Amino acid sequence: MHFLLTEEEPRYQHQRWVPDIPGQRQVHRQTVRHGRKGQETSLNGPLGRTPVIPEPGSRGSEMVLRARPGLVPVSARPVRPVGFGARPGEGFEQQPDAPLGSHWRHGGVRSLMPRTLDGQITMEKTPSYFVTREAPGRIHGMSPDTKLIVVVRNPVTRAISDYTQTLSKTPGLPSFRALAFRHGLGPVDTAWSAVRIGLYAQHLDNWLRFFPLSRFLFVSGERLVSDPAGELGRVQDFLGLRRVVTDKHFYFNATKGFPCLKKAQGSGRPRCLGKSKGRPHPRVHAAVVQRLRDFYRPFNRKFYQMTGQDFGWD
Ligand SMILES: Nc1ncnc2c1ncn2[C@@H]1O[C@H](COP(=O)(O)OS(=O)(=O)O)[C@@H](OP(=O)(O)O)[C@H]1O
Repeated sequence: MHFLLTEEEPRYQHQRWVPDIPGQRQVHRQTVRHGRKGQETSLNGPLGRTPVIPEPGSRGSEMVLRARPGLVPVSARPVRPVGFGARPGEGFEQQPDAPLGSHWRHGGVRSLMPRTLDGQITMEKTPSYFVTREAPGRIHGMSPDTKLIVVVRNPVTRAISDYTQTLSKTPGLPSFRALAFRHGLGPVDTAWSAVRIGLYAQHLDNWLRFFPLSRFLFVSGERLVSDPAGELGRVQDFLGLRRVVTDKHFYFNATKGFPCLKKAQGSGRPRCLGKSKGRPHPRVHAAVVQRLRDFYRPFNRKFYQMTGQDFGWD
């Protein structure tokens, strides 16, 4: 699942910009939509609109968004804005009283956003925001106009994907089954983050205390793979962008088993996500999968009701 946050009319003051990368400015000029062509925002001037993505499962959407001119991923910067989701604990999820949290007290997180031209969109995606209790209030405090994009996939597949990622970094990790259940095949262990993150309805509840549903777009992680152009069409509409990215931009890479970009923005070369994205999952016993499916069903249904979308996981 991913999460993307967009600011429509930022009212930033006292900006502290990060430097441009060579060649970036030309890209910027091509991508200005609303502002005067080539006009750069001044220190106290308006900023481009700013989206952020939190999620569990975000690279897929990031790649797709990279195809779209006018979106400036924060990670494209040579200096990642410290404190804006650069590393766990540095963004909206950080405790205000933590040593690195001083930017919250001084209203500095907004000053850490990258330099953007008038009318441009800067995106930020940090998986943990969606599941962090404090994040909605803080993001709302920064800008109540923020647009939020959440990419969700079947929580069972998501949990196995999460486990696969941890396993790749932690040899000797206990089995998926041992982590997902207490006492053998006892109750599902909701304290395990791979399980807890998939309780989308609960996390969304927390966000709806601060943002109305109309500020959200929910993207299906499954359709992002089966029909990337279709899902990205919805994203472009949601952001008020002309539909520039279409199915002409993608091809299905049979070796990878996933869609890839025919031409990545900036390089003009085909681009797939890295090796760690879309890699095989370890085999998980069918009974374990079924137990988890049963566990998530009521939460999924609640999520479908809350969002008005049936993601077809059950
Ligand atoms: N086009 C394309 N190519 C490759 N992978 C794709 C694509 N679209 C979506 N996905 C799915 O994205 C999953 C990886 O996302 P992550 O959440 O792990 O990314 S992130 O590290 O949090 O940014 C990754 O999960 P795994 O299959 O478990 O690796 C993919 O299923």
